[in-house]
Amino acid sequence: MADLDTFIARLPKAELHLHIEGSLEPELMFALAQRNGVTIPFASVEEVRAAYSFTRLQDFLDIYYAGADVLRTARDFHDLAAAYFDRTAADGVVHAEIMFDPQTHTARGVSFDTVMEGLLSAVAEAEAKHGMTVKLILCFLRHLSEEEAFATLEQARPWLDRITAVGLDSSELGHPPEKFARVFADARALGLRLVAHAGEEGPPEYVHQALDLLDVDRLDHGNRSLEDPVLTARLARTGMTLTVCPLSNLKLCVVNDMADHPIDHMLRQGLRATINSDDPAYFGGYVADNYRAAAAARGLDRRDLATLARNSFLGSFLPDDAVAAHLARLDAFVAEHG
Ligand SMILES: Nc1ncnc2[nH]cnc12
Ligand SMILES: [Zn+2]
Repeated sequence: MADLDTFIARLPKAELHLHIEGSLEPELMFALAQRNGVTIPFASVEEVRAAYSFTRLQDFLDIYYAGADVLRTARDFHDLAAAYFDRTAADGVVHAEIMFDPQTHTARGVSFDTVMEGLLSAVAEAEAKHGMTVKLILCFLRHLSEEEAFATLEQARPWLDRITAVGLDSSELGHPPEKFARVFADARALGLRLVAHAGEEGPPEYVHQALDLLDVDRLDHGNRSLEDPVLTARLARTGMTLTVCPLSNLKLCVVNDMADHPIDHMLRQGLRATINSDDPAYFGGYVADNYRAAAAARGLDRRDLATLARNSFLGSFLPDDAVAAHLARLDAFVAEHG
């Protein structure tokens, strides 16, 4: 396999940082708006894409929450997730751990159960059609209150056997992890795994809090950890997985240029970094596009790319035997094509 693009597309990998609402392509946004009789503030698909120019996280979040308004029925959530699974299977994704934001929907009168029914029917279909495995991560919106997060965890109770983890997303600055320490402790007591966005825009102190006060199993983004050498050494020593999202980082100005992206430094410092797409419909690419962009800008070779894929399985919430089976298949792929 001479061609690096094909190597990347076929490299078996897991995606660990994907917001399903962020996979809403403008074409589907228009189709769902029409199906549900919802008015959206855009006249055309081109106009939607032209609006995707952000200077910081909040610019994006405003548009992302507005776009999610077209999602009303279980069928809508099914169609959204099915489109993502089809697209990502073509990128070599054999396991996906996808996040969803129930509060974005319950605030509009769409029930928690509607969201779950739609997502789970698409998961069952993808597992049968693509042979992939999928886990769900319920994210709390950090700009909302602790009380609202507790209420959301309560709504999740009937579905806990289908939810693997809770996460923390939305506007990071001004909403430190400590705000959710008690709800995360309750989630842990319910048997859920824990992840949190930290160090995307927020300072290294927020990463410390995610580790010390939330006791997360995995860090989403984590880029700004690199500003703190002691923290970086701790993340490396403890084998903490970082779900890094290069195209997102570029679009949201976490880095000014892909040439400045720290993905290779992360690997060289022994961090268990992974590559993910975050919100692919908004940031210009799915997971393989993210591998390609990082490889081109930072000179990653096949070994580095295989390490990133390896880290994606090691950092997943799959049981040990399933991780071992994925690593064996990855090793066989690299032995043949590396
Ligand atoms: N990159 C991101 N950071 C915080 N919240 C998000 N919600 C969706 N994408 C997000
Ligand atoms: Zn994210």
